[in-house]
Amino acid sequence: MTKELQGIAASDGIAIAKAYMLVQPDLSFTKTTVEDTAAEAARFDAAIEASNSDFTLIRAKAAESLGEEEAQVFDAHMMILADPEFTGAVKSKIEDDKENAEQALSDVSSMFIATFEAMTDNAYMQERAADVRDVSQRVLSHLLGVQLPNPALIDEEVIVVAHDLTPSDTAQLNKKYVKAFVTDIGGRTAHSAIMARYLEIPAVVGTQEITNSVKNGQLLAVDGLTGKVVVDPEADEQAKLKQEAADYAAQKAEWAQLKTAETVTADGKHFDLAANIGTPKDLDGVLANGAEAVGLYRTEFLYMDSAELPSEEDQFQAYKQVVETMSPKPVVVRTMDIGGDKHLPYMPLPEEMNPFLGYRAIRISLDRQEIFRTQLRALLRASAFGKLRIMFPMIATIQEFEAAKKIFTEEKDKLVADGVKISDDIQLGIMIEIPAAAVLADQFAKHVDFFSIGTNDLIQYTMAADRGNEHVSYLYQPYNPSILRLVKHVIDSAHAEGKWVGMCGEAAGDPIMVPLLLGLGLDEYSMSATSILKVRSLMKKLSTEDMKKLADTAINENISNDQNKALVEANVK
Ligand SMILES: C=C(OP(=O)(O)O)C(=O)O
Ligand SMILES: [Mg+2]
Repeated sequence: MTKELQGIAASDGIAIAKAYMLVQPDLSFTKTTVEDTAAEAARFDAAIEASNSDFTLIRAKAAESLGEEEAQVFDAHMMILADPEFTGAVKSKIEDDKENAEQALSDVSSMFIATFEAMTDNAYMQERAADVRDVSQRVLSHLLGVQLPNPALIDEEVIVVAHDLTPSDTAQLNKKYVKAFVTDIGGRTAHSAIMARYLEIPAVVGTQEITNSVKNGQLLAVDGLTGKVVVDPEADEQAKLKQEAADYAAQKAEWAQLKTAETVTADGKHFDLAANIGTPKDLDGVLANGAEAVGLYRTEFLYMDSAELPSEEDQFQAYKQVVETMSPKPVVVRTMDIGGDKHLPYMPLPEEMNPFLGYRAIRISLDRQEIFRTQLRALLRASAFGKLRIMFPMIATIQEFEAAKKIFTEEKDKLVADGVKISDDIQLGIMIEIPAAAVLADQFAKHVDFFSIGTNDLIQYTMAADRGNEHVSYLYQPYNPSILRLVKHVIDSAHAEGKWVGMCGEAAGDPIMVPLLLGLGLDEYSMSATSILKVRSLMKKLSTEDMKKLADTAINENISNDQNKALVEANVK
């Protein structure tokens, strides 16, 4: 039966395909005593065997679709399955304690995980804890006869349905087959939604109940432009959506003509439209959409895509590729922003009540300096190949910026002393995404070379509304005068010191926000590559003088997000 759900439109585009449920099955079991321990051990062996076949297949598929390097993650998994210390310990428990295989496996893997996690001075061993957890889940699923989802094995066109998708789940999706995704929870600026835009696949998040509304294999239609999802659409509904998809494709073709054009307003002012990227692989999209710079390279994805901390050399290669490909256009690389909703399996972080207010980004970098110094050295070496700018995420105080700058200068001086070629023109800036930094922008502006406003976080911290929580998404208000006033203060403060200001939060590519930002005097707009041509086309129609008046009304007369949205809609056609 047809059912319609309304979620939050998270990534443009329309898709119709079968649902693929990426839902963790129930792996609970009860502890029992077994008499025939030999038969129980044989049942365990069979589960090991079956898990091994799974990993062999997954590894081969991953090598094919994601590359050999990504596939190597699964070698560690297979080594654990083949390790007699691990399997032997489980069998001894079955034999000696007469425990069922499920219980014996769970006891042994908990012990291994605890041992590895305790080795805080050995990062390599700590990383193995996550592998053991993964492997034992898979073996357990075979013991219980339930199937784990295997997104890497998808080989037909599907729409992925999940309660939530972590950024690393999203990174595993193969764009060739995954035509869209839909989740129960999340907001437009959650990282899974941002990843969908990198991948250029339609997405709807925050539907609240999609996982309860659709079964594996049922037909789904997803409209990432409006947030509508239809389960089992009727023929006429399908035809309507196909027409909308065709209209959208035609609109995109029209925008594509602006690919090599400059971004100029109706009154002849030029602005830079830059792209946000997560990996060098995203450069294709950047070039295809005619970006004038990279305004945000989220380097944490390099750390998340790897089985261990990426080496200086690996990082250097990635940064060099981006800087060199874009040269002479500038590239703003942001140092690692791990924490919040972005985790590294090999770097266990403390459990936190409020991860978004916790140990995150520059706070980790200043604390674990060996990681930070490695990243800065890789960046410094890459600077010789183009126009590099570096920015630090989640800066709250001027002392944090000065501490980061001091470490940067120390690493720079060492490399220079070693005769390594580096650029002598690297701008150092900060993300403005914490209200404290926005309020103090006039003081910060004397210390930094530039600002880039991260509205995704700035809005959540200013409104105290989690960016990924659909229950408070009504408070996630980009056009609220409070946000616009902060943005204005940041821009005016930078300009007073002769510094430039960009914005790399999702608001920079939002057609309602762009006219207001133009009026406030923002210099650089950095967005998902897929939004660039749409915004370029919009800017051509706007006059900066008119937008100044609009922004003035938005900040000084209007009192709400909705009023400001209506103001732009009434004045910008
Ligand atoms: C660009 C931003 O950073 P991220 O989305 O990676 O937190 C932001 O907060 O606006
Ligand atoms: Mg942020």
